[in-house]
Amino acid sequence: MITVSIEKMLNAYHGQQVLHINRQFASGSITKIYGPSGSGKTTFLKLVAGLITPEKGAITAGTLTWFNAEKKIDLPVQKRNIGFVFQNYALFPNMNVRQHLQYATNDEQWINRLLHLGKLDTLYTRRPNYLSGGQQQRLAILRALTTKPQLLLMDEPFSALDPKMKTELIAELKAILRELGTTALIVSHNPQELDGLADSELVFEGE
Ligand SMILES: Nc1ncnc2c1ncn2[C@@H]1O[C@H](COP(=O)(O)OP(=O)(O)OP(=O)(O)O)[C@@H](O)[C@H]1O
Repeated sequence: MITVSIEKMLNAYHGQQVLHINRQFASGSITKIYGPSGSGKTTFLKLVAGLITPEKGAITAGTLTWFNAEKKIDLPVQKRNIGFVFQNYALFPNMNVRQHLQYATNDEQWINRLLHLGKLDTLYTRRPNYLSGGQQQRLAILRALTTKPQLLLMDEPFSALDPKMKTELIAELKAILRELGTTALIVSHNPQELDGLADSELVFEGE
């Protein structure tokens, strides 16, 4: 169970706005997150990851405290056992596909399975510049899974994929997340695209 009870002041265009989140995410659950642009979805993922610090509250993962404002606990992102798929993919320009995955694990069998999942098995020597937008996006998803994370945070992870690729990837991703027992939070502009994947939702309200 991941428990998030936090407050963060957002620097919104029309002055300040407070983001309040009080929510529990069951282990292995997949939650879709949607709401208007600027409502704080990306910021929420970064708060949970430890890339932005909340002003108040606490975040716990099972019995482990990731963040507690009063107790001044703030585990760095590397200690939170998370995978993150950023909107801009954040790939390494000098690394090829396989090296992206080897960077985080030396389990070659797992790497091969991931390459198969993302249909990148034949492209493993390519660097990001020689991959299409959809291939880059698939690589970002595979990289986030290399450490078999307890929590997977994904920001618009399927936006560059064609409908067929999206449907296939979602089906295989669901099986892998279940196998790993990974909890996932997925931001999407189009909540319908997560039908069949997500089992709960978190809706952000606009200003
Ligand atoms: N580190 C930060 N501290 C305070 N406010 C921030 C920080 N980062 C972003 N914000 C503010 O949070 C607000 C929400 O931005 P955010 O990117 O989270 O929205 P979003 O819901 O993901 O939007 P979109 O759907 O367009 O990606 C913006 O007004 C932004 O200025």
